[in-house]
Amino acid sequence: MGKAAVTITIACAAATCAAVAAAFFVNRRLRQRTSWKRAQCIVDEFRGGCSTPLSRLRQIVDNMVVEMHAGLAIDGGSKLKMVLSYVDNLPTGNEEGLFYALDLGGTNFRVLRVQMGGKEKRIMNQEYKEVSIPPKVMVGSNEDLFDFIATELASFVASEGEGFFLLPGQQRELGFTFSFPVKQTSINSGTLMKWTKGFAIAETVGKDVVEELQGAMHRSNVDMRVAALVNDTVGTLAGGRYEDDDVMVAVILGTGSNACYVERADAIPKWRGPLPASGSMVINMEWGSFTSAHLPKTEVDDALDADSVNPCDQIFEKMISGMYLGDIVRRVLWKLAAEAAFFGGKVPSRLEVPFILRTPDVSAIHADQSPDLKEVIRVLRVVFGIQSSTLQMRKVIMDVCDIVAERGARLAGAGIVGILKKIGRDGGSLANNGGLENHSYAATEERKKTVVAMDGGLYEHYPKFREYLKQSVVELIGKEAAEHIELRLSKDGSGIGATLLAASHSSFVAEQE
Ligand SMILES: Nc1ncnc2c1ncn2[C@@H]1O[C@H](COP(=O)(O)OP(=O)(O)O)[C@@H](O)[C@H]1O
Ligand SMILES: O=P(O)(O)OC[C@H]1O[C@@H](O)[C@H](O)[C@@H](O)[C@@H]1O
Repeated sequence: MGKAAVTITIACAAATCAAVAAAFFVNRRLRQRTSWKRAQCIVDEFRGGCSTPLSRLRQIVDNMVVEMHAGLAIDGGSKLKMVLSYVDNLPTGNEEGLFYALDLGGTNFRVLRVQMGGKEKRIMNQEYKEVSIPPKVMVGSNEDLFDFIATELASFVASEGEGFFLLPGQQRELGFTFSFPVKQTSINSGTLMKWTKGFAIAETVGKDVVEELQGAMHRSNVDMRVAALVNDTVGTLAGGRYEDDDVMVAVILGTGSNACYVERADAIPKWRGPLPASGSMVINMEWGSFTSAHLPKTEVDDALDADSVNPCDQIFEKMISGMYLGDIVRRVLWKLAAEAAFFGGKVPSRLEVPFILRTPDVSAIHADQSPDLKEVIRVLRVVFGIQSSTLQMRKVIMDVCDIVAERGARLAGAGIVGILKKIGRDGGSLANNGGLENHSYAATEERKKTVVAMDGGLYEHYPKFREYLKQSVVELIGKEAAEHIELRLSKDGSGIGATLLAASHSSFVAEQE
């Protein structure tokens, strides 16, 4: 081939390469530009699906009240279990002596002891130890779970030191806080209805968890009587009431979520026993299983539910509690990566790992005020191994965290207002939301203060979540009524509460001086 021809060939080849390269980059830019459009569409669609306008929250409040009535009418009358706690006497402050508690939650397990000195001295001394629950214990055998608990208790009792003493004639007794749905059969017995959160030990379902614990304590040579079996919400209520008689409701927003409240005994049709002297009974709602057609549930929630250990169950809990908020955010990021090439053409593999993104990471991102969103950079790198991102991408990620947290918080707020409405403490007779309850305020009655004892690591450690929750309560009941409602952090109230309920249901009666 002549020199000229070779030159022309090379030039054509170069031109072709340039054209192909240009086409590639144009196409990539197009893909990226198309990706941004697709990404925005995914986020907008998710935001719309999660929206909680006041009108929708009001419908959820009314649904919650209806379900509460249905659950109190008959067992199985509602998805809300409305469990009778058999706690008809809350701590008085006169409790005396040394009492222990075990607090089994969804993530942590605590053992504690409290020395109580009666009305004058109240809580004289307390000590606790917290251990994380190994994931394998959550899905292992029934015996291994209770032996794990009893072994920890045995070593804790062995470390009992100065400042803790039994009163003459007193035997060591224990309050057992069990943060799962239990059909209570007495103050210190009850059978596990089902597991929730990350627990899945089939052989425990239907068993009396106090019997299981006493058996394990025997195997670990722990000589102690279980005086009270309580849900952690009930423990939190008792702990709160010990400090303040205005405490009427307790809400946990931790790994899971739940609520309990003080109900009038004559407003519990399914209660067949003698009316308690106190005239009231604490009801453990097990509100995590609440459902309503008005819940803003999205396909992301459906996918999370389908992949969970308890599909089609605990739908409300899966939209609001700490175990799940992080994974909801992950799933949206995964969708962005897969459908909008958000992190480039390849989907980062760790985006597909369930629960790899935890709610503490979400709240850290959400709290980030730095101009270049450093927390997002950190979480992308540490959690997902994603080394590069643009500020625009990080703002989208922050937006997704905000959408998920705001929805969860506002739904929890609606749940709380539902309880307040049920017990006539939402200012209903004076607010503009009609629908008076059977014990709403008479217009002239001095409006009582109502304290809602709040606990759980999500509520305690996520300020923006708390803000959204409190704001939704004000929107729902109005500023004036909200002045009479206090959401008070009652940190680790369930443990103290369990010791107090053990004391108030103790077989030991202090010898009169
Ligand atoms: N910094 C944080 N920000 C947001 N959520 C948090 C934070 N720390 C803990 N959490 C949430 O709180 C949950 C633990 O709640 P906690 O009440 O301490 O234990 P448990 O659920 O076992 O009773 C964790 O699973 C997590 O979802
Ligand atoms: O304290 P945790 O582990 O977050 O538990 C909160 C709630 O979690 C729910 O899953 C349980 O059914 C409730 O009984 C419990 O109160």
